[in-house]
Amino acid sequence: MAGSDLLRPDPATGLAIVIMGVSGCGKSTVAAMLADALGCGFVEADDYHSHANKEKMSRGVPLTDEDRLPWLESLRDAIRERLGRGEDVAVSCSALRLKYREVLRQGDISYKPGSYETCRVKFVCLEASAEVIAGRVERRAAEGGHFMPASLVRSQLDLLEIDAAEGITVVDATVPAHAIVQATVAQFRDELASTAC
Ligand SMILES: Nc1ncnc2c1ncn2[C@@H]1O[C@H](COP(=O)(O)OP(=O)(O)OP(=O)(O)O)[C@@H](O)[C@H]1O
Ligand SMILES: O=C(O)[C@H](O)[C@@H](O)[C@H](O)[C@H](O)CO
Repeated sequence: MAGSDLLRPDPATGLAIVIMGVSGCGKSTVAAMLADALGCGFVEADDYHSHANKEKMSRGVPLTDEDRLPWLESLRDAIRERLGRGEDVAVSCSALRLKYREVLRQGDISYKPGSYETCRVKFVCLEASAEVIAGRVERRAAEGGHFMPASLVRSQLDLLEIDAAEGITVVDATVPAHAIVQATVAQFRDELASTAC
């Protein structure tokens, strides 16, 4: 093996890239485009919520940590399955708190708590002002296309926490989605199993 190859992580092991942030920041839009660009699977966290969780949110009641745990565990398992096959996967999930992300990081069976850099589950956080987010969620709710009411945006913003030690890339959510995808692919290119880009 050439010296430079020794420095590169094994690309055959796959990478999970979780596009995270509050409701309406653009996670689903960006993660779906990222999956397309990489030619890999897409896990949409909203599809993994129980009926009870969705019903609760649609009544304007924020989920509790207890409500979220089984949901996060099912997402962890979905990530684990794909990484276990050596595939990349793009995930759209709010992942607002460090302890939620720690559940998702366990999708990498080798993950040791706190070893963020070597973990095969990476996070990119989309960030925008409360006004931009509220505008997007209101517009979407008015069009009747989504269960998440604008009244829950405040609770989402209040819960969002990132520990600087995690090294999470925070991206301006108001730039065009394709540019966010391009920058994300460039950031993780050396660690991806995908050769599509
Ligand atoms: N980069 C962007 N620039 C402008 N508008 C965007 C961008 N990304 C997404 N949007 C728009 O913002 C709205 C919310 O996007 P999206 O549904 O992807 O967000 P989300 O974070 O997945 O929301 P939720 O978590 O509530 O499902 C949509 O109407 C979408 O078209
Ligand atoms: O943790 C949460 O409160 C939920 O995941 C929400 O963030 C919604 O799922 C999503 O944002 C709406 O689509």
